[in-house]
Amino acid sequence: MTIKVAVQGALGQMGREVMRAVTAAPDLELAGACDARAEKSAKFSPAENAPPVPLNDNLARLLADTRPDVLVDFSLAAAVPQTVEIAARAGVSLVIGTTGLSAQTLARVNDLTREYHIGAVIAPNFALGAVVMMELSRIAARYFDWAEIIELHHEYKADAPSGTAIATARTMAASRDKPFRSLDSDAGHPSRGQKFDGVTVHSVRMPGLVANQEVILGAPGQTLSIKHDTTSRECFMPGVLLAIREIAGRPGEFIFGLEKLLDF
Ligand SMILES: NC(=O)C1=CN([C@@H]2O[C@H](COP(=O)(O)OP(=O)(O)OC[C@H]3O[C@@H](n4cnc5c(N)ncnc54)[C@H](OP(=O)(O)O)[C@@H]3O)[C@@H](O)[C@H]2O)C=CC1
Ligand SMILES: O=C(O)C1=N[C@H](C(=O)O)C[C@H](O)C1
Repeated sequence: MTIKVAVQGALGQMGREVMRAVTAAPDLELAGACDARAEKSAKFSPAENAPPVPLNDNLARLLADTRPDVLVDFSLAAAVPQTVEIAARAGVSLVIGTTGLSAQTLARVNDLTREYHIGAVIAPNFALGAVVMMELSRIAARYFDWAEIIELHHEYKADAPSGTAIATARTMAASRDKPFRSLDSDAGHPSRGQKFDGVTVHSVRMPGLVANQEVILGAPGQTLSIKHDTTSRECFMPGVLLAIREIAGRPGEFIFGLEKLLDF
C-alpha cells in the first residue's frame, strides 16, 4: 500500500530534503507541499525528473485537495499549533521535526491524536547517530556527576538551544537518582551557558556548520565525550521515513522521540 505524504515548510532546508526522500521511496507518494511563501495552487517539481506536485500556502485547502495519510512538518515553532489543529481535523497523521515547541503544544498534539484518531511522531532529532548519542549519554549520566553540552549549528537556526540539547539534558537527568553537580560560581556568569535539568548547555551559531553536539561528562580523574556530527541533512531522512511508515499504521498513538521506534 502506498502512503501519501504532504510536507509543511516544504521550501525550507529540511522540507526540500524530505520531498526528495519521499519522491525516491517506492512505497511513498508525495501528495502535496505547503509553505508560507508558496503561491496558491502553484505546481512545482520537488526533484529532478519528478512529476510536479500541488504547492499551496493554505494548508487546510491543500489537505482537502490532496488527502494525504501523513503530514511531515519542518517549519517554525510558532506555526506548529495551527498546523496540528488543521491536520487533525483533516484526519491526517503527523511527523513533526520542528524544534522549540512548548510543553502546551506537545500536550495538545497528544490530545489531538486521541480526539481525531490520528498518529503523531515528534522527534527533536531524526538522525540515527544523534539518537544513539542521546542514548549513550543517558547511560553514561548514571556514572558521572558533572555534565555539559556544547551544540553547534548553522547561522540560520531559529532556536537556541537546540531541541536535541534540551532533550539530551532531560533524558540524562531522568536516568539519575540524584541531581548533577555544577559550580556555585556559575550564577551570574552568562558565558557559563544555560542550565537544563542541571546540565549546562552552550550554543554556537556560525556559517560552515550544519548540526553538531558534544556531551562532556566529568568525574574526578576522567572525562567522557560523546559527539555527533552532521555533515548533510540527508542524515535525517532514514529516521523521517521510518516515522512516516510507522505512524501511518498507528492511529491514536503519540510518540515523542525517534528512540521509541528503534530497538534499544
Ligand atoms: N528533528 C530534526 O531532526 C530536525 C529538526 N529541524 C528543525 O526543523 C525546523 C526547520 O528547519 P529548517 O528546514 O532548517 O528551516 P528553514 O527556515 O530552512 O525552513 C522552514 C520553512 O518553513 C517555512 N514556514 C515558516 N512559517 C511557516 C508557516 N506558518 N506555514 C508554512 N511554512 C512556514 C519557512 O518559510 P519562510 O522562510 O518564508 O519563513 C521555511 O520555508 C527547525 O525548527 C529546525 O530546528 C531541523 C533539522 C533536523
Ligand atoms: O535546526 C537544525 O538544523 C537542527 N535542529 C534540530 C535541533 O534543534 O536539535 C536537530 C538538528 O540538530 C538540526
